[in-house]
Amino acid sequence: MEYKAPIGVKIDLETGVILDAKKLVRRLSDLKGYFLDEKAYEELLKDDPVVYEVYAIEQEEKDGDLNFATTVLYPGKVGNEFFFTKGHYHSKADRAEIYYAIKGRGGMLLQTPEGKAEWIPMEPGTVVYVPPYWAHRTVNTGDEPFIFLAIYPADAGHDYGSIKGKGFSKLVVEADGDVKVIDNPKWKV
Ligand SMILES: O=P(O)(O)OC[C@H]1O[C@H](O)[C@H](O)[C@@H](O)[C@@H]1O
Ligand SMILES: [Fe+2]
Repeated sequence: MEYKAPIGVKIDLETGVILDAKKLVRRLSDLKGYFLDEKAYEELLKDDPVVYEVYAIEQEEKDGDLNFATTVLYPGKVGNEFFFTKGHYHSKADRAEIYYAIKGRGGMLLQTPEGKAEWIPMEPGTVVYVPPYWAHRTVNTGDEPFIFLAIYPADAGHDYGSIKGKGFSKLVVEADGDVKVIDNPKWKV
């Protein structure tokens, strides 16, 4: 039997950076079609800001193994909609996931394939369990980077397809200085 070597790494709790991790950067231009207000999107695209960065320690896609990643989700809005991650189902849809919030303020939008949505606010210390079959997207509702750790099965995979096309049934927006979760007028099952 060949045993893999254990790993111990440090998360910089101020910046979310994991040294030697695989870094992924998503800019606004990578999120075309994701936000409701297309005019506000085109306007902000002139600067093409970084929306989030992921630092991932990933294994081969094998049953029984685990990946983990930090995400640094920057503050910002497109129109009145807060910056978010793309959101995905797992390719192996029955795979669950755990999130742990480290810094900043935000939350997670979750959704079943039938469009039943849940909003879970997150602040440093909040743990979120993402059950099998639920799509999940994180949202930064604050004014500083929202940083969190996620731990997920190595064979879970990302299924962006249906979220990319249809979005979530709910939007997380700023209204009268508050965070509101409202129906997505473009949503259809
Ligand atoms: O893949 P997205 O929906 O854009 O979310 C960004 C990332 O967030 C977390 O770090 C998850 O653990 C990653 O699996 C995911 O890739
Ligand atoms: Fe996931």
